[in-house]
Amino acid sequence: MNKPVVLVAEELSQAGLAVLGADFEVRQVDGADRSAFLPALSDVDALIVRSATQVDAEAVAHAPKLRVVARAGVGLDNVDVEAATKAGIMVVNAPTSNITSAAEHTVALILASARNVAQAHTALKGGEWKRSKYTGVELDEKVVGILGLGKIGQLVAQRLAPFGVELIAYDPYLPAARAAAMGVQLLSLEEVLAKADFITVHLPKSKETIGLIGERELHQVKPNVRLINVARGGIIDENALYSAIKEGRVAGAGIDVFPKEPVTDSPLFELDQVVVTPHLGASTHEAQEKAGTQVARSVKLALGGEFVPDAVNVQGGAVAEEVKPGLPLTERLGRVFTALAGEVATRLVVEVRGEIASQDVRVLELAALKGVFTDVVEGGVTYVNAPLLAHDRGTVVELVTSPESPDWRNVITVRGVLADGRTVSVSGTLSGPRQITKIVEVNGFTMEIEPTDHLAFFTYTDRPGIVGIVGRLLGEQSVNIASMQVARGAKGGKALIALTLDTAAPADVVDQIAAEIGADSGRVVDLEG
Ligand SMILES: NC(=O)C1=CN([C@@H]2O[C@H](COP(=O)(O)OP(=O)(O)OC[C@H]3O[C@@H](n4cnc5c(N)ncnc54)[C@H](O)[C@@H]3O)[C@@H](O)[C@H]2O)C=CC1
Ligand SMILES: O=C(O)C(=O)COP(=O)(O)O
Repeated sequence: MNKPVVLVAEELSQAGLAVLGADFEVRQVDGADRSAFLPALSDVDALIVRSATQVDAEAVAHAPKLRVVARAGVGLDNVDVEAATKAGIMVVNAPTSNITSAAEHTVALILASARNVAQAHTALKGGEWKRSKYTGVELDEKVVGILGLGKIGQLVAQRLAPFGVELIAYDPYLPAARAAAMGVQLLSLEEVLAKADFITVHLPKSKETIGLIGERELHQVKPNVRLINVARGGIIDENALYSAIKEGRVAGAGIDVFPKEPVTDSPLFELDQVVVTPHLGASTHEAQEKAGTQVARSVKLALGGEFVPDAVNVQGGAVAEEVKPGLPLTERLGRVFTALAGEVATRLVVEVRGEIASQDVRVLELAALKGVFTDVVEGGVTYVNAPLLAHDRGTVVELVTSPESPDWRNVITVRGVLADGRTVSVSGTLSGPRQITKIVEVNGFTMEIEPTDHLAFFTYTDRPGIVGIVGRLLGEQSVNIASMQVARGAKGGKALIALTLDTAAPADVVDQIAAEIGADSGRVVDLEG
């Protein structure tokens, strides 16, 4: 069997490659070279990138087999998560891998800016011993304003506190009490601009944050402020920063990131007050090792069909060991449901009853949806795009859990209401130490059958002779019955025959059986593939 292909589009640590091991075919390409990158996507299962590869809608369209995009780092502004989600592709990042490195680099740029380290270094190596020209400022008793008090912003705050600074921050999404517990006062953006001697940016790049610090804001700052950006280029408007420094409104800046990268000719490079690094925030051995190994593990999980805790476009969190065996069962129940319903339900309820209901079972809702849509839509259905498909088709989905399960230790039911008001349901369980899967209910009839690839169900009015007719007609077509069960409410009432078959029953035989036994409904379920 061919090994899954992992395309590594940027430098990945040896440790990361080692985690991938021999189970994958690892290919390398330069993700920044579009003419090489796009064709290289044609048959890959996984893609690993850093910040230099644009994984946009065009890239997604070039990758028909792609199942996971892994970002060996934090920022996802170079990945079109929406386009990936629509295509059923999981997106993962390594959210804590490089935050310490980014925070340390921020401190390095703050100090470098305060003490003119880079400028003095260049001058001295150029043969100039100048001391008064490079007189700097202390951090002690200064006000540091942090824009975005998330993971990196908080690490920066912790690291700066011992310098004797006052810490203030702008982050409308963080409760003020959380900030206060870290010794940081949350303020409005205007207040931070007016008060801070150093402003450091730790925001994600988004529609709201692009240009957040522009011409207007740079007129509201305290004289001699220094600005640091180790987040993303474009959050501080470069041209506005250039003018502000030129006009003496801003004393200096430490910049690691640029609107377009790589770059070698920014206007900021002309200014002696600006210290720059080429996006080095995450470039430490430690961060790269963590980023590489974390995404490699996520890729392995994703390609193994397992749940991935770092997935950013899949609902729910980590999957408990007790819940994992329920995933293939629930997916299969979803497929059986669709075969029984013959259409997409308007309302779908996934019921999880019994011991596992005490766990976080949201992933079972995803598994049910994946199954429900597998035989309905062209192209792959995954945990990623299944909720989107339900939403697009107007199916309202609900997850119901209960610790009570009278007959089985655990029961999972997929129940749906169809457009004409009919209800269809199918329930399954995992039983015994070997976790054998069984279908235990269909449309209210109880049974115990294996959820094999070929099933057939007939609902009719209970009377003698029916089993014989079904057996004869299938036999005439050489369809072997593996098992058969009859379930009924009351004698002479509604009954259901459930069959497991060795091969698929042709549609005309099913119609013939339904006609001869006067069935209310006859349904075959073929789940091969
Ligand atoms: N230079 C480098 O090498 C690196 C840069 N980064 C950049 O740093 C960014 C931040 O990383 P983390 O701290 O891990 O992210 P995070 O998600 O933990 O923190 C971001 C914070 O920004 C806040 N925020 C989001 N939108 C906002 C808005 N419109 N206005 C105000 N606050 C807003 C959030 O509430 C959150 O607290 C990443 O998105 C990435 O772009 C990350 C790692 C390395
Ligand atoms: O993780 C991030 O967001 C970074 O900015 C680091 O980018 P990189 O992996 O060094 O290209």
